[in-house]
Amino acid sequence: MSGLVMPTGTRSGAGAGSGPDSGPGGGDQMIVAEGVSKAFGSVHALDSVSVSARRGTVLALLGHNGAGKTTLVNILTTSLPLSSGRASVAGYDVTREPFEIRRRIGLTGQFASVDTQLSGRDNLVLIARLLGAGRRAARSRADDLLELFELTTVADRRASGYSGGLRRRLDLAVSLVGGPRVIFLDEPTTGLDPSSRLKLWEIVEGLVQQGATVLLTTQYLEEADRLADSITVLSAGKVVASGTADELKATVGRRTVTLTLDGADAPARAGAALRGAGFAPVGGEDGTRGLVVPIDTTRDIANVVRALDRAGVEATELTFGEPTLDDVYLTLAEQHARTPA
Ligand SMILES: Nc1ncnc2c1ncn2[C@@H]1O[C@H](COP(=O)(O)OP(=O)(O)OP(=O)(O)O)[C@@H](O)[C@H]1O
Repeated sequence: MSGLVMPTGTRSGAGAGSGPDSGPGGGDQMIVAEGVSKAFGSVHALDSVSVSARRGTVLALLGHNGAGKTTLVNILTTSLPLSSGRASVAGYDVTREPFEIRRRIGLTGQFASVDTQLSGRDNLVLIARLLGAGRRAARSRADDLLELFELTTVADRRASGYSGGLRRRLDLAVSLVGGPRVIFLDEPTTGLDPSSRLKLWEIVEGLVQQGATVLLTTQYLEEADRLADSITVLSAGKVVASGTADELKATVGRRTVTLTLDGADAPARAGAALRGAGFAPVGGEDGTRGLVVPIDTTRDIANVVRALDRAGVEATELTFGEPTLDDVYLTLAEQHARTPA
């Protein structure tokens, strides 16, 4: 969605426009958690978790069910007290200044918060009125958001008749009525079809271009890869990795060259030649004609080709593969499962 414009606050002195937007000494950090722990009885939902996000960036929290993502979102959005550690949003402390935070954030949870008995338009007008906008200003705000989220054609239909994708869009629009600078999206695209997911990603990208800071929780690696400036991987309440998508891939995943070979004895000859050149090719057993060669740098591609050439083996196909976040995730999950608590 191009040309997406961040709505401004509905109340004078409230919403995104006022306040420090970053804490004393907080610089550009809009979201900070330092050593945050949360226990529910004997369940340690979060164990000394630290994350941060600068203004105008997207931080993705990645993790399986039960990893602690929603708990951290609930603490940062002040609906749940932390057990220990400290956290701030837009420069305000979650424990001491929850009301300042609530005026400055938007939250879209896993369960849509729209009133399905009302139309999309009436949902938006209602929230704007609750935030203090006059009747005309509320209608105008609703119109703007309906247009921005491409909901105009369904605006006067009851939300109960909306598809999942439309409802998520309305939910996000509702959370933006007050013009928040920090937006929390808890698994925003879970259960959506690919085109609805893409549409939502475009909306988020538009918001960030306008200066919003977004914390996104997701189980989809592709989503984190596409949207996030930095990614924190949570597993069983602990941070198991953090960095940019590229950094995470470089830490864990390996690049590969995949070869399809011509001739019955080619895999064995190629395998021997590659091992002689210091590589550790995988495959080629049981008569299969494909070999996967892990490599470290793109320069190694030439070394693989030279080794094949020396062995007189021809590859009918050669493809280069970068590690994906899936590789990272699987490796981390494996490592974590092996590490005793
Ligand atoms: N109110 C609660 N009472 C007791 N245990 C809870 C409560 N809320 C969360 N938990 C537990 O804390 C852990 C983390 O849950 P959380 O919902 O934060 O995970 P999540 O990563 O968001 O998972 P999901 O993707 O399923 O929402 C889980 O073991 C969960 O059962």
